[in-house]
Amino acid sequence: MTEKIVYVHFSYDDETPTPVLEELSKSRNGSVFAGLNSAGWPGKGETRILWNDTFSGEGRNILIAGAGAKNAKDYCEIEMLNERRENARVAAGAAVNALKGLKVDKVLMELLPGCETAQAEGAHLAQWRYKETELAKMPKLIEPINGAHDDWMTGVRAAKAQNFARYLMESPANLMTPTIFCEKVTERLNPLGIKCTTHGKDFILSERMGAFWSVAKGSAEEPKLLKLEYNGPSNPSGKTICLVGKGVTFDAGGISIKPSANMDAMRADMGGAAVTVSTIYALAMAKAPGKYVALTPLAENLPSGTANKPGDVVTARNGMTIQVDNTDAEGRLLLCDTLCYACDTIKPDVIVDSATLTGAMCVATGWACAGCFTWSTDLATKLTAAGVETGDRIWRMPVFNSHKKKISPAQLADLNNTGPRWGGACNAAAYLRSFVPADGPEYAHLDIAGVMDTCPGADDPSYISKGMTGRPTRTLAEFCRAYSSSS
Ligand SMILES: N[C@@H](CS)C(=O)NCC(=O)O
Ligand SMILES: [Mg+2]
Ligand SMILES: [Zn+2]
Ligand SMILES: [Zn+2]
Repeated sequence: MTEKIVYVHFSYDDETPTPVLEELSKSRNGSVFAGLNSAGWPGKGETRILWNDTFSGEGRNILIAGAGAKNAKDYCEIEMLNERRENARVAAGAAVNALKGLKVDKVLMELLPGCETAQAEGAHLAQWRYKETELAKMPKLIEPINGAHDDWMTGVRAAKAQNFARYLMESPANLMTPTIFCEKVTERLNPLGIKCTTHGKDFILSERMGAFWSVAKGSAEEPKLLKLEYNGPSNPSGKTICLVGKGVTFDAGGISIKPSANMDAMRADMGGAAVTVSTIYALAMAKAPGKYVALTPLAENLPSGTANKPGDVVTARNGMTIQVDNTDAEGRLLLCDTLCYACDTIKPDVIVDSATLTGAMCVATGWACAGCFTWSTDLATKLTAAGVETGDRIWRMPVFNSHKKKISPAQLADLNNTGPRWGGACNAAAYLRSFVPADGPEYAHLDIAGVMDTCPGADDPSYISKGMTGRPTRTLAEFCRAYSSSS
């Protein structure tokens, strides 16, 4: 059985070919353009396939994907991203998706100069599917048309890391419990030399993580605290970066139970943990510089006889008391203890947490970007810049003292775990900020609730198929790489 190969090339909105496509068509007596002219040249993200384009007997399957404007910018001010590279992700992803179900063994893709990494990301993010039966319908292999390319492999690794996060998030909560999460992550990361340590209930209690435990005790599933340590081959910055990720493997809301509609999506309420471990995975695969510690508190948030009750008061590791008025604001209870633990025991220079924290963040920016809450303009600038590069954007949000006042002091305790609906994401960020000393590490909180899953009925972005996204893994990895590379 001969291998079914498809050659992927690109054209632009002005119906002009890339130089490689131009050469190809000339070498085939113009047959390609003849095909395109009759089919119509593809717009951005569209594709045209010329099956068995025959010339001098040698039939070739040729797919042409639209790469948007030929003069796309390296920085589009409106979209706040590298448009040329994002167009390349979209076009490469569209080419792969167009071949679903066509039993293609190999895709050989023309590389667009300066966009090789982006093309590999778009193609391999588009290729991934959670279900084996769906994955089997996708092209088996996607490679550069002229052989190996370093920047292409950079994109392949980045997509592989994000796809691992997608796998962790998409998995049903009964098959991705705190225990299983630790097992799967250790199995995948340990072979890369990443030190993986799993702590259980006894550790959580002995470390006085009373807020974390107050959530976890409502479930029969044992909570875990997973710690990852990765040291790159060098560390020009001399800094230690600690990444923290919210790992609620199922969030039913607890006694303050969520509405039943779409509650299944809360299997991905460990998206912060997934993105965090996948960022370490990406850095290790790339042998990136830097010194990193990652911490992911993992638990289920369920209603039960042992669950938090609205109004309960719990004590965090640093002695602060918290009135749990809303048991569905549980992520901040896991995170506050973990932030204290990081500051006390790791003493990092920088902490970045990722959490599917609030519905208010989803309302604020939708699926477009993650929200960054920080007092450090330098961190905000670097995180935003990373999003411009990867196309998975981050937008700075306010976390002012006025937000802190909305949740502190509480009637019965130092802090309330919830405040008014208005500014909910900012109030949550102000809560977390209270657990990182002002003179301590530079700290940024990323609320990724809005980018946890794909937008129903839309392809935004088009190279990620319906389901959990693993966003913003590539951005967090790019931030870490850039931060640690500069002295
Ligand atoms: N799991 C998060 C995002 S859905 C959550 O339950 N947040 C509580 C809230 O009030 O937004
Ligand atoms: Mg899960
Ligand atoms: Zn919740
Ligand atoms: Zn939650």
